[in-house]
Amino acid sequence: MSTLLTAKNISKTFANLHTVVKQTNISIEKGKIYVIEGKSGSGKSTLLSILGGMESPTSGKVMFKGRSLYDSEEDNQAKIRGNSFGFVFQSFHLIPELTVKENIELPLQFITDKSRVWDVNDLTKKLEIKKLLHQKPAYLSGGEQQRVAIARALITNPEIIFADEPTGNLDHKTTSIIVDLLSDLSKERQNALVIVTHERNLINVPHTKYKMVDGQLKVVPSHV
Ligand SMILES: Nc1ncnc2c1ncn2[C@@H]1O[C@H](COP(=O)(O)OP(=O)(O)OP(=O)(O)O)[C@@H](O)[C@H]1O
Repeated sequence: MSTLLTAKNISKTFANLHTVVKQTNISIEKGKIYVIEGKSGSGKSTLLSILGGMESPTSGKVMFKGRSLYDSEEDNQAKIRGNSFGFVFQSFHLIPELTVKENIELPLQFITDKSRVWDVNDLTKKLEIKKLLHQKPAYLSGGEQQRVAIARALITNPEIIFADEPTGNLDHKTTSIIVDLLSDLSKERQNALVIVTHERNLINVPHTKYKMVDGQLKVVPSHV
């Protein structure tokens, strides 16, 4: 067992004094899958942003491989994000002016260790989007755009992939294809995967399940 990231007693209170994440603890282990379910507004995205180095907590600590994520220089934080984290969002966040290949390869400019990266041809073959490499995102279906976003998140072979409602804009069938691809590919490279979703029973492979209830994270016993 190898712990990558630990959050200890993290809370987040916004300027309007609304406490959205309350005294939360979670550990992310190499190669494991975590699903955080919860109603809209329960604080899931805020928690994911804190774990992913994008939003500092009001109190508590986030440690990545023994180093504090938020006490380090902004530069180091960006380096950790670029080298070790990958992100998938509900609305894909692809750049319309760039081709599929250029979108996928964007994160490569932010990494210092290029020895671990996926080969773009190999990765896009696995995701069945290789024939789309020279297209612009606007010509792709929602499911295809999300495969491109997954390729962009995986290309650096990050140690942790954070996915915020990755299937929120997709139909039921496409959702299960996308979730299977995400979990199969992370398993292949032993990446940890943290998925936030409002959908119940999103995933059929072994995982640790949490439920976010009004800013508090509760473990849900899972038999999958
Ligand atoms: N920057 C901010 N300033 C003030 N309040 C915020 C800010 N960001 C989020 N919130 C509030 O925090 C609460 C939790 O938001 P969050 O997006 O984390 O929930 P969520 O569970 O991910 O919801 P959804 O599933 O709808 O995305 C909401 O009430 C939201 O309005």
